[in-house]
Amino acid sequence: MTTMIDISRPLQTGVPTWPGDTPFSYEVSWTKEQSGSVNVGKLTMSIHTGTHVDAPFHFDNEGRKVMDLDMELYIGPARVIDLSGKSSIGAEDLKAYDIDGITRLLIRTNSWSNPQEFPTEITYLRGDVGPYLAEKGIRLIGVDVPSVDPLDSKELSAHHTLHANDIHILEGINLAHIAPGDYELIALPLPLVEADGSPVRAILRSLK
Ligand SMILES: Nc1ccccc1C(=O)C[C@H](N)C(=O)O
Ligand SMILES: [Zn+2]
Ligand SMILES: [Zn+2]
Repeated sequence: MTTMIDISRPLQTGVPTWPGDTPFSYEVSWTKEQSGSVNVGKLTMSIHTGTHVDAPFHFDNEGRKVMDLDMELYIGPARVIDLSGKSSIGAEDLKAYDIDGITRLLIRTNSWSNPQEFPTEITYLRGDVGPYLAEKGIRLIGVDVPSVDPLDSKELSAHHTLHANDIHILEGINLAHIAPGDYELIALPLPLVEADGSPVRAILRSLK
């Protein structure tokens, strides 16, 4: 039997959001009493809240929208590696890990220590990761922080180098309870035709 492990961050009132961005809100906008039959919910949120994927349109006006992304990359074998305790991660840091023959790589940085608050500093990826990961055949990268770049970055070098190397970005996964190793990842974006990204329900399944 395969075990399913949730690596999504719960979406609820007060969930940390990017400073200045739209706060998360869920409300029943039409109650069962009002409609006579059902409770109907209304959701307001920034797409970059909790566990989500970025579409290239997020940082490139000409980039693809979420509907145009390669859906098969969000389902399949993935390797979790632990790189806790680093302020940033570049090709040099990744050389210590066996990531050959892997399409999906999830990096545990453990640098978002209080999930109740938006972090002030995170482990970020350096600009040389794009070509290095592409050379290894990686097509999707997942991180346990709100961004692959430093929080105050305007150039977004990691986003751009990943995109330039055709590597899809999954952000804000929760890997605190995950042991490094191989799993099956499922983290499907919603079919949002115009969007710059999408929240996802991300899970890992053990391969045994
Ligand atoms: N929501 C924001 C508001 C302002 C400035 C950046 C963001 C981001 O979301 C950037 C981050 N790299 C992200 O993809 O989640
Ligand atoms: Zn994002
Ligand atoms: Zn991002």
